Amino acid sequence: MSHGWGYGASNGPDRWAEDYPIANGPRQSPINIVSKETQYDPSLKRLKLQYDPSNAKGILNNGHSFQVDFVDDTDSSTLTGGPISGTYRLKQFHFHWGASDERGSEHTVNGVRFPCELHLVHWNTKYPSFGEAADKPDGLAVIGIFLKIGAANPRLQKVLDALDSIKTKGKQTTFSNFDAKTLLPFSLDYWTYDGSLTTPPLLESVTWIVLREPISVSPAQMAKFRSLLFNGEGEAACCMVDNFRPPQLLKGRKVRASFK
Ligand SMILES: NS(=O)(=O)c1ccc2c(c1)[C@H]1CCC[C@H]1[C@@H](c1ccccc1Cl)N2
Ligand SMILES: [Zn+2]
Repeated sequence: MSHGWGYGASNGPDRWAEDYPIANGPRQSPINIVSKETQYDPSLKRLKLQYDPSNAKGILNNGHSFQVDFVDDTDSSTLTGGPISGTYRLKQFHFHWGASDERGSEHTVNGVRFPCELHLVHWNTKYPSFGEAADKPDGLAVIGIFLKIGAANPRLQKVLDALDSIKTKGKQTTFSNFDAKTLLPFSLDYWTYDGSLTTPPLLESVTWIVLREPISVSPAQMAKFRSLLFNGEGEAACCMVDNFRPPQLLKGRKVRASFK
């Protein structure tokens, strides 16, 4: 690709392998989860999420999505239990969504696509930093949560209200006192498998934890996501939509379920 990666015809997922050959690697994400082919694993623990709202730092339009960043210099916002061992710290969360409601998620379930998918990104504290963890096979753990069209979700509103001030690539603003736990659904039942970042550098360092229960989002709230722009200020406007990678080959991987 002559210019940076993206989601367009000239720099989208089908061309990422030109600059990131790992795109054709053995543990790429996302995947289609075929529920009948997953295996219940009674040894899987319950997810334990302990997030400190005061760790929320800022919200940024990174030109691919928007992310809410957290202070991660102590163990005050952590993920433990589930399929992982040790302690992983919350680094950021971000979303992927479609131009219309019939697409947008990265993972799919029995071929079903959701309009949006939330990713909560954590890194393994056995490594000194996110950057050090990002390319290790057990470096990252990402919780994926599907968003399904329904009633407006009040838990999303504070995030969506901040989008007006980060419309274009590179814009950021402070975002404080936010409890990311409020974004979780009631049930923490999950599927888990070994995978990768779903955007370049596509590093095969992610233990994926995909929650079975979606959270709700209203059509008006989806319109807020779609009001963002991929481009920088003063550049030709390009709506930030369809920023998702399609499902990748399983290549023999097993998907385990924490529930029967
Ligand atoms: N969709 S996802 O959940 O699989 C996901 C999770 C974390 C990160 C990414 C994608 C990508 C997104 C932009 C940068 C890159 C990565 C990163 C950030 C800064 C420095 C290095 C790296 Cl690798 N962070
Ligand atoms: Zn993501």
